[in-house]
Amino acid sequence: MSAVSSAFQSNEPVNASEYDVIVIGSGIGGLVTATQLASKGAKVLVLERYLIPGGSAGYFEREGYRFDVGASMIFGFGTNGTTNLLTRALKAVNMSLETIPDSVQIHYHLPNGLELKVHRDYEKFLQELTSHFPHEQQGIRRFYDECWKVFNCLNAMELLSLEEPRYLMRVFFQHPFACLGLVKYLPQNAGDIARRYISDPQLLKFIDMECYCWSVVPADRTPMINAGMVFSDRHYGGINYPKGGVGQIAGKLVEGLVKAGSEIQYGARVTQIILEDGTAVGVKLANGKQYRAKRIVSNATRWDTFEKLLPSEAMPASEKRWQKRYQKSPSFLSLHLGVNSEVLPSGTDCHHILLEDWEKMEDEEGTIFVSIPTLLDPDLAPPEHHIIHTFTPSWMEQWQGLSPKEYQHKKEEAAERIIKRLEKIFPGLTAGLDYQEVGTPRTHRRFLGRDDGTYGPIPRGKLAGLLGMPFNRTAIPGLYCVGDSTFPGQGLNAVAFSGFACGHRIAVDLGL
Ligand SMILES: NC(=O)c1ccc[n+]([C@@H]2O[C@H](COP(=O)([O-])OP(=O)(O)OC[C@H]3O[C@@H](n4cnc5c(N)ncnc54)[C@H](O)[C@@H]3O)[C@@H](O)[C@H]2O)c1
Ligand SMILES: CC(C)=CCC/C(C)=C/C=C/C(C)=C/C=C/C(C)=C/C=C/C=C(C)/C=C/C=C(C)/C=C/C=C(\C)CCC=C(C)C
Repeated sequence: MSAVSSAFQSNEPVNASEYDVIVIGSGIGGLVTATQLASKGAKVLVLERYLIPGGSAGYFEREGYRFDVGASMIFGFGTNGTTNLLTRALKAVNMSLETIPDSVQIHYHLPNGLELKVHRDYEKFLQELTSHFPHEQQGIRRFYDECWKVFNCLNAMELLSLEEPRYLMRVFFQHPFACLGLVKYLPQNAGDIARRYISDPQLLKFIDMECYCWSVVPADRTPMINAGMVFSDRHYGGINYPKGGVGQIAGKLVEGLVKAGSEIQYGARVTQIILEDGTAVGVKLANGKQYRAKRIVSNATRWDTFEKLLPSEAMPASEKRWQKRYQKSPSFLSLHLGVNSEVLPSGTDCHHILLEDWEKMEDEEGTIFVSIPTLLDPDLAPPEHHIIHTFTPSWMEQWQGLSPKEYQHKKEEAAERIIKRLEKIFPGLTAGLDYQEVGTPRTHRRFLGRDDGTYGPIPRGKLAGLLGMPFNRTAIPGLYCVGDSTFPGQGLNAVAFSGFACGHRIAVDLGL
């Protein structure tokens, strides 16, 4: 056995496990897994390297502002159906959150003066889009209606682990047509379906942007199942912002976890997953402490899990194959701004997308995303002030090898470029600035522990929809993954699904 691999072996005697399950990381994926299991009576230990829970759905406070770290456009807080997974995850541990409905999902500011809003009201949205492309009236309706078909299949059934044959049999008998519908859509991408109905190149570019702004890839590489969820749920459950900020979601899940008798530790950075005879049996922390459990779950990205927490020889062939099909998406350059309220004209919407040239949609600093949560919850900023959180794709390579002074300077230059472009939507932004904090891919890597600060995995080329995304079990016995590097990918509601599925599979494996 090599020196590397022996470092990952435990020297401790084989004791009975202290915990049923250890979850590495308290992102929403990790917390939903933990709370699902705790609610079924499992004793769970969540180990979080940072000081608060939530990961990308965390927050930080500066000078009277409470900024969301990342996630801000929140799906999954609906009241009906089965796809309201955040509502359901909280309810499982007797928790709930007050949320504020957003009447517009996105206000787009696109090339050639294409200005339009995605209203919560489906018909109003279709009307507004059709007014820009009247010759595509039928195609527009047929494409978005097909998204509803996917959503209606999902929203009819209990959403649990697709790796659990008895559940699959049960949902198949309860909802045979919905299951067959999903089987049909699983290998498809949204772009193929859009092109079936739509031919106008500008409109197809708009559909690309509709996908890109949450999947970070154009429609041809965006799984149809995910497009069906996003393009329909925004009109069904809607986009709803948690009162008190996004950080409340993780806060409440932790409260429920602890009330259910399980534990979370902060400042607890896992450096190794301990293997015995090739099975994951525990973890080792940076402070040298070791914990053992019957099952180990990693909420870190697959790159972090298999390249940093395990010895390189333990990398399963299936992971190597997965890395050939998927790559890390770019990270983001994020500006957390505090502004005087005069900067925002009355009637300003909460979320905006700005792009001036279609050719630059996928480029570094191409598309600009804007979120103004204080329009929904004014208490997140001092009186007469607002938060503008704006971000744009950025790669780690741009930010490495710089002296502290160069790094600072580069951040300031980048912030100036973004703010100048935003002046188009918010004239007076520069003059109205009260606070500014700039995050780079390095910031995301440091605070979220995500390799290269990545937003998550994206297909290297065109793949068969969602079929290539791994479920929660891994090739290493005892080790599961959860979060955005598992089926169905990025997004809080998506990682909440992965948490439900992971919790379910482990509960069955443990006989709970
Ligand atoms: N809706 C939006 O507006 C929006 C915006 C940005 C991101 N998001 C999404 O939010 C989702 C976040 O979900 P997630 O659950 O996959 O992950 P996450 O990255 O949010 O959470 C992972 C957690 O694990 C912790 N961690 C990592 N390595 C560790 C280690 N070795 N030891 C201990 N702790 C460790 C991190 O500190 C972090 O808290 C992503 O899908 C992202 O795409 C959404
Ligand atoms: C039995 C038989 C035969 C069969 C079976 C079949 C089946 C059952 C199948 C199933 C399937 C399933 C369940 C699936 C599921 C799925 C899901 C849940 C999905 C989900 C998804 C979600 C998503 C994707 C979401 C996303 C979101 C996002 C990402 C967001 C983002 C946002 C952002 C970034 C922001 C931006 C903007 C501004 C700021 C402006």
